[in-house]
Amino acid sequence: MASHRVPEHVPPEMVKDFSLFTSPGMERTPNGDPHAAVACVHDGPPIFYSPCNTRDGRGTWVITRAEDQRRLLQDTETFSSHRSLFASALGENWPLIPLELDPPAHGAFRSLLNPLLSPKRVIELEPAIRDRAIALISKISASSTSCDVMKDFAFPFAVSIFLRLLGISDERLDTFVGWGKHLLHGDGVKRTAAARTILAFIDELAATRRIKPADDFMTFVVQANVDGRPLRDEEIRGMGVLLFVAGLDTVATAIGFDLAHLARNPKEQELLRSEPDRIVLAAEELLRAYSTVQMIRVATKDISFEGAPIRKGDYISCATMIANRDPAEFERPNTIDLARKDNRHTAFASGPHRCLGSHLARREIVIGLEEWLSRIPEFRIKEGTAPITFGGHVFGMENLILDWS
Ligand code: HEM
Repeated sequence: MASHRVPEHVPPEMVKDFSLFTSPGMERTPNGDPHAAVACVHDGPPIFYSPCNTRDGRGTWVITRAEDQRRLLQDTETFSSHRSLFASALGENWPLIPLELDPPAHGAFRSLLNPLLSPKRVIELEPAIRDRAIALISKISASSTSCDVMKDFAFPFAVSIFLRLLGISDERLDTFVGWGKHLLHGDGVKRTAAARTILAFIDELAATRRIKPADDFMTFVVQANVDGRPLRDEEIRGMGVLLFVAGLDTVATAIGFDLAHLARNPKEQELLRSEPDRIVLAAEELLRAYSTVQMIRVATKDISFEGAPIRKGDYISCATMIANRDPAEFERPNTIDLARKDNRHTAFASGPHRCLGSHLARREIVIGLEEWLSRIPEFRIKEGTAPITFGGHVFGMENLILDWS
């Protein structure tokens, strides 16, 4: 539980007062820029110890260089991904699948799921994604010259696509957004309650699909075999819950940060509007500059990494928002250059757990930006309002009121 005590094996000179949860700029901040706030770590060593760097106040080692993060994420024997991120909120210990399985077990499940979110599958989904974007934006533009992008576009857009994958109708969209917010950003009590609700929902959906199959993710999972046997209930839960958590707010948040950037940079906004072919490349730069996910690994043995005495059981943070602003990896990392070439960012991670939904996420972001820019004239942040940003395991934006009157 919450203890900011530095373990005895950590040399005091390796401790740094930095946290993705509590450092300046990481709390809920009007007009905040949590991505700029991480830049300070690049003035320091390649690894340091942060005494309070998880939601429940645990300390982690922090890897600051992109190259070291890549090396560490490949070494799954030494740095395990099993940390019961979700189950721990219930006092339980089962893995999200495939995220919290290490190779070789990881491979069997990953191969099973790959076709469901492959580039080919995403091409098939594209017309539905575009229709959804157009419907939401047309409704906004027909009724107003201002809206809260997060509430009126980014969340309903991303969540409805992912509900479609799971095989759930849009009617309960608001309920799902609420569960996700409590789970990812709520306090302990709300988090546990949301975890229980989501679990009960996934169990019920799996039971329904066993009796009444449909053309959706849950039906696929309850009918699937791995290593020649059907999936166990716990494995079905692990997959259903992961898809729920992974797809719920990552895409919406990316769209929010992207439109906030364009609202503050009218020339870039106009360039992308008049030359939409630039959007694919621009979206990659925005993914780099506004990366949102912190990955955590657990040491399986004592090891020295870049001079740090890591002990078995220690947590290690590989934050994409840190790697993607590393000056050793990117020229002028804090300049957002929408035409940046050779952009080897790791917003979707690297190594075996590289994001399974990255093809879908990329298409959603690009289509969302294309349709927004072609339907909404020059927009800015509405006077007298301020987007509220926050740090944490997944960086986020609470509101974004745009105005084009
Ligand atoms: C902009 C949007 C997204 C970002 C930035 C993102 C980022 C990431 C990152 C950094 C990881 C690695 C986590 C770790 O190793 O600890 C990951 C894994 C994963 N993501 Fe995403 N993600 C996004 C959207 C999605 C979507 C839309 C889906 C599904 C529909 C998805 C499904 C997954 C799954 C299943 C994994 C686990 C893969 C494995 O363990 O093999 N993600 N994502």
